[in-house]
Amino acid sequence: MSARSSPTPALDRARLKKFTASVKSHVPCFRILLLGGRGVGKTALAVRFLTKRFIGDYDSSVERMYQLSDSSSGSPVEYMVLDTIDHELKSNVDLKDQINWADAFVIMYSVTDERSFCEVDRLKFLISHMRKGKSNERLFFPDQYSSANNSNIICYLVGNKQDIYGERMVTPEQGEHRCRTSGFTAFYEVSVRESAKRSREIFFDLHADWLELKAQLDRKPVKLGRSASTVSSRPVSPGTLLRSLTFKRTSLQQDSKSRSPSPSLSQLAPGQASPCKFRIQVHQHHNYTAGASHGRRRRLGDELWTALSRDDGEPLADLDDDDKFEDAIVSLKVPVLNREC
Ligand SMILES: Nc1nc2c(ncn2[C@@H]2O[C@H](COP(=O)(O)OP(=O)(O)OP(=O)(O)O)[C@@H](O)[C@H]2O)c(=O)[nH]1
Repeated sequence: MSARSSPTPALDRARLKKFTASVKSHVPCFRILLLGGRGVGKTALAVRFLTKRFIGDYDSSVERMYQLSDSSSGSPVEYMVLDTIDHELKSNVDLKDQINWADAFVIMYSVTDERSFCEVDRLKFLISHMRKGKSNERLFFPDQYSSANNSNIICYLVGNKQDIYGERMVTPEQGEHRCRTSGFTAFYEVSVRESAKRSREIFFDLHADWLELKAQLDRKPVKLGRSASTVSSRPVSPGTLLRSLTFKRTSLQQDSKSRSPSPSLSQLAPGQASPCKFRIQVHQHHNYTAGASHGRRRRLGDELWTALSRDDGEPLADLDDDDKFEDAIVSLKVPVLNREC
């Protein structure tokens, strides 16, 4: 892994192009734009990602491009993280160029600063607005990756300063709610000061989400993760995902060696109720789990949970153990009621 950072007073279109051109052409480049109110911890997050360290005091008068070469996911990628200054201090043209430059976005707020939380919606709106239908204005990326709608924008909402207990003004529930209602891709609450791992996970997850989106748009197979094999890149809805899972019928008394052959979901008759427990395994080769971090596996769990709920909201599955999502293989025990589940 190699890292470097370059300060510059204003990263306008020309400078962005120069930076992008400086990356070796054979290394895929992943461009992230960090946005958020003043003092929320943008620089701290970028520095954490780059150096794993938390310094404490950062120069907020310059925009800085952070670059990190990483191969931990199996193939090399050059992360370019643009840490912006307060967007009210710069021209709309510069902001628009930066938004069009980026592949993915992180909008930050501080849980101790309600104003920064209010700012989040405005920034999200700006991104959606400036990217919408403007494919020919993308600076460095082919048109098909332009954002015709929110689902084509990878944008994380990140609440920071979780460690400051006494001064909290925004709850995690408010953050989650904002994530859902404002069309963010994911929500994280972190303390950049306390956890390098959680802070860095944001960037790796962002990249994995970006690869997934790119693969969906390309309709080409994509290789993901250290141990991943080539996977289908078609958009995977929770329902499709569920149907593609391998069901392993397990009796709780049986040990793993004496398990009966795995029936697929389609082998069950419609409406057939089964009192058996089924263990669903989402194998490593599935793009949802390949190299996935805790945050992504949790989201997979949420999606599965939704898919496993009936229309009337009654769950079909009992989540066996929430901690299972820590594992590389996600496991749920499900009583299969019919093939529609
Ligand atoms: N307690 C605590 N302080 C933090 C955390 N992250 C950042 N800070 C502090 O918050 C202050 C602002 O952090 P910066 O990283 O400069 O924030 P910024 O968003 O880049 O600020 P501007 O560039 O001015 O917009 C610094 O004093 C950091 O030490 C955190 O997780 N917990």
